[in-house]
Amino acid sequence: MEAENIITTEELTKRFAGFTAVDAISFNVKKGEIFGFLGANGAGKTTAMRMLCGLSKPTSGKATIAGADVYKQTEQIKKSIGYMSQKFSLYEDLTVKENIRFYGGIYGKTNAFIKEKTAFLLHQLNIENEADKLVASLPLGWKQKLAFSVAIFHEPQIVFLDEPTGGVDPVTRREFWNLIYQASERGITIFVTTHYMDEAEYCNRVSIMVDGKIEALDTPRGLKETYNATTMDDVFLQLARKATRADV
Ligand SMILES: Nc1ncnc2c1ncn2[C@@H]1O[C@H](COP(=O)(O)OP(=O)(O)OP(=O)(O)O)[C@@H](O)[C@H]1O
Repeated sequence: MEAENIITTEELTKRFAGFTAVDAISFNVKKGEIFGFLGANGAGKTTAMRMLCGLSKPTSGKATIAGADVYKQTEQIKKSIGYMSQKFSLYEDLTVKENIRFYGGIYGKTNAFIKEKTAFLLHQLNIENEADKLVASLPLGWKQKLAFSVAIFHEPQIVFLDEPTGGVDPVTRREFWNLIYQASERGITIFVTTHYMDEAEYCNRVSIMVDGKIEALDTPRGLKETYNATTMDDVFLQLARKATRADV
């Protein structure tokens, strides 16, 4: 049996003062998928993702998450999703433990749940010794892993990650992806934007946006076959070259 769709979009569009940032995109993401959302700078990824999270209202079109309308059933949506933005939302002047507790509180979790989950997280991230340190003092890679962990603290059905691994070395990025796989194995659907093509290879399916439209969507292997390419880098370059707008 084919997995059910956890995200559906129909002609989802966002215009800013006459400029169409996201242009009638229609696609589905299956439950449990690791879905890569690629595109050159300015292609419209963040704008599309913000609409999917309910943070930005579309000009037209429709999106559902786990069957709920993103703009009409907002309470249900909040419980179903986690979000980690590029400028992730940890509080630098709070400790690691305080940050975890804060996010647990936002999602209305009980003290017992927060306590147990905090211990699990600190152990999983191997930062037990840093629990009482200010987040500001942590290396970027650790902050990213912590931000991801708090984004899925409430065990959402889906987590949106906007360039979660920017600016860190390949080993740290690989460690981050291990966390992604662990979350995916627990049944959390992953929706991730990245500029790193090795990360695109780790995804089950990848879409590539060009000038606000979804130009291609398939498995990494399928994309390489279609574009007669040996690497995702090559696929990406072939498509990104078509772009007429650039935001660099
Ligand atoms: N609030 C806004 N007002 C006007 N234009 C905007 C706004 N937000 C985004 N844009 C424009 O919409 C286009 C798409 O931007 P978006 O940030 O979604 O791209 P992106 O694919 O996420 O790029 P990047 O990889 O650089 O993050 C860009 O040209 C951007 O300048």
